Amino acid sequence: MINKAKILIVDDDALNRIILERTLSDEHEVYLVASGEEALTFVKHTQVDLIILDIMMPGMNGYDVLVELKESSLSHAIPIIFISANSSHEDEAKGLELGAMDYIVKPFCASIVKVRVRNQLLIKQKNDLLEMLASIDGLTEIPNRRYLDENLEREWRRSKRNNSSMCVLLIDIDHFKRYNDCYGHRAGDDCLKAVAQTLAAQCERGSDFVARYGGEEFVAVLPETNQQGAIAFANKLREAINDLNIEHNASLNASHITISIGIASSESSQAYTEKALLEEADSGLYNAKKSGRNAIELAPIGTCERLVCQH
Ligand SMILES: Nc1nc2c(ncn2[C@@H]2O[C@H](COP(=O)(O)OP(=O)(O)OP(=O)(O)O)[C@@H](O)[C@H]2O)c(=O)[nH]1
Repeated sequence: MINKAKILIVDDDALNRIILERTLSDEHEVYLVASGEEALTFVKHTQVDLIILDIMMPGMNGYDVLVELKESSLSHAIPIIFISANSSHEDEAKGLELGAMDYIVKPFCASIVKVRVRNQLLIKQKNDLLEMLASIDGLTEIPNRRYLDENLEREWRRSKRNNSSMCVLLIDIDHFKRYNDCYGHRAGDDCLKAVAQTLAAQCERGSDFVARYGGEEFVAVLPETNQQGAIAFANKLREAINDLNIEHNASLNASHITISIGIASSESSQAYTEKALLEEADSGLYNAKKSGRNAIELAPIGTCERLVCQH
């Protein structure tokens, strides 16, 4: 059986919420909230397929809610249909320009709302499939460099706007050239896939993700995370790879596959761009390698290099 699509209705008017729910609940799973602020909280913990968003609401208006939704990697791909008593062409154009997929004027006709919702869900299904195919690394089946570039930039902008801390981890398999040389390229590929899948499986929060950066390097992006949280996550990654216990007799630091990790936190960083933050993580990684591998290092702050963990 095909799952019902999840639709979030955001409207401060209780009667509108009830009418829209009645219109859509026979075909879809419908959730109701009465403000933009509630909608932003809701999408952080519940995945929805489409949002019907009122524009004029006390507190945040619909335009501001849309901008915020588009900034987050959790919600940027959710199609949004504005529903508003504003019937001017300027309002409609503004809504569509901001990224809404459709604009319905109140009072609305229930059967037209149904069809418009159905159309947007169909488009989303196809877009999701294309997006998935274009964002997944063929070998490891985790998000690829393209996904990383897009989402790292988005999360960086969001963290600046919300004044929240974010962290990036640059992760590299230790002595992987020696692994390829010892066990062969095909075994190397299998190892890369196992490591990638294990790293990605450690992400419990919906907004965290691990992507393949290139070769045997991976990046973890941790939005709304401080340095301490990132260190804890990095240790979890390192332990998970140690626990995989993939034999690596050619390694110079262990008898199994290990990883080294550099951490950069926007809290303590001098970086003005997300790329600079990643470069800082690279300095941390360099130091982790230098300190013996299977290690985690914070990006150096000035000349101060801080050892966090080494085995
Ligand atoms: N099998 C396989 N190997 C890859 C792939 N991408 C990169 N590599 C190999 O990964 C190795 C990376 O080697 P180096 O950059 O020298 O690093 P390393 O041997 O891991 O040494 P350290 O990083 O200093 O611990 C190279 O031999 C690459 O050929 C891939 O998709 N499959």
